[in-house]
Amino acid sequence: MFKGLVALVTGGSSGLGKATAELLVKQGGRVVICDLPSTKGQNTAKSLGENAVFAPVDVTSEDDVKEALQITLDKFGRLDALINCAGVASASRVYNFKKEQPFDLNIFQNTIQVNLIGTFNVIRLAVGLIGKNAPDADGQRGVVINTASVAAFDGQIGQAAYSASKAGVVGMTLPLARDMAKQGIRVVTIAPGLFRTPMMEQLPEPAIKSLEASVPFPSRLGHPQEFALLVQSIIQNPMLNGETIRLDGSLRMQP
Ligand SMILES: CC(=O)CC(=O)SCCNC(=O)CCNC(=O)[C@H](O)C(C)(C)COP(=O)(O)OP(=O)(O)OC[C@H]1O[C@@H](n2cnc3c(N)ncnc32)[C@H](O)[C@@H]1OP(=O)(O)O
Ligand SMILES: NC(=O)C1=CN([C@@H]2O[C@H](COP(=O)(O)OP(=O)(O)OC[C@H]3O[C@@H](n4cnc5c(N)ncnc54)[C@H](O)[C@@H]3O)[C@@H](O)[C@H]2O)C=CC1
Repeated sequence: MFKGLVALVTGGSSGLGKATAELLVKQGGRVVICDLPSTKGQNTAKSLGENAVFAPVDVTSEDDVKEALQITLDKFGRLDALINCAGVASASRVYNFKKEQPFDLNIFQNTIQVNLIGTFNVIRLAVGLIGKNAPDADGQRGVVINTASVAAFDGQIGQAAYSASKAGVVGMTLPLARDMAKQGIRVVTIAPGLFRTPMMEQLPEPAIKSLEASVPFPSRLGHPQEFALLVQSIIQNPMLNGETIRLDGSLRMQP
């Protein structure tokens, strides 16, 4: 299905990004797995064979991303799809009235830095390479897929930083799509609900159970492969552009 397609997946050594890399390779694509050097990205790439390579990347670093794009060129010669999955979660109230302690600004800044600025950083550098592709019959050169969260719309108590970072990703989706329409590069964002990944497993099991029960149908955490299926569908469908798609079993998170 994706023979010849080259994708760069950030956060590709874990959770949603890993499932995406696995599905793309299974469908005949080639994948550059970008993740922090401290992760198991190298092992993930090895397990996928010669159609995958690991690039150690902090998405907030211009140098790291440029190096990853060079690895992409050297190994596969082109780039067709960028899938941004790298992200961090944080949970803290804006003010702890018992301890008279305000939200730690470093946590707020780091969450925005990775989730929003990191996503933009990779996009602004990677689309130069995607833009070098010859357009297909439809005029398309490639696609950028971002990962926001339903917390962009219905963030819970403690999610001010996380929700702001993800709302930023939602907010830049349409202007980015408009920016690159002439080049035939689409931009689509997925806003996942609750998926069973290492990020979600940081929450205590009772919290997971209660969140699961709040999903109308299917009343469970999503499988990372179900996220990957939507990535596949977005790559395949040229009419999807400039939009954020909720993938959440109709969940609307409670406070
Ligand atoms: C990953 C995805 O993309 C998908 C998702 O979003 S999944 C959903 C994830 N959801 C979350 O992560 C939720 C995040 N929120 C939390 O974990 C918690 O609300 C929290 C840790 C931020 C706060 O929890 P908390 O129980 O209030 O703890 P803490 O802040 O230490 O407060 C301790 C006490 O001060 C009180 N308090 C603190 N700040 C308060 C405030 N602003 N107003 C009222 N009371 C407050 C608390 O009620 C609590 O009082 P008691 O001990 O008397 O009950
Ligand atoms: N699991 C869920 O229920 C949901 C997840 N999301 C979002 O989906 C994305 C993927 O999350 P999961 O797979 O669940 O989490 P995860 O924790 O399993 O994977 C996130 C990956 O991002 C990488 N990463 C973090 N900071 C980075 C940085 N500065 N540079 C490069 N890589 C970095 C981590 O090393 C990790 O491999 C995140 O953006 C998350 O916010 C959104 C909604 C729900």
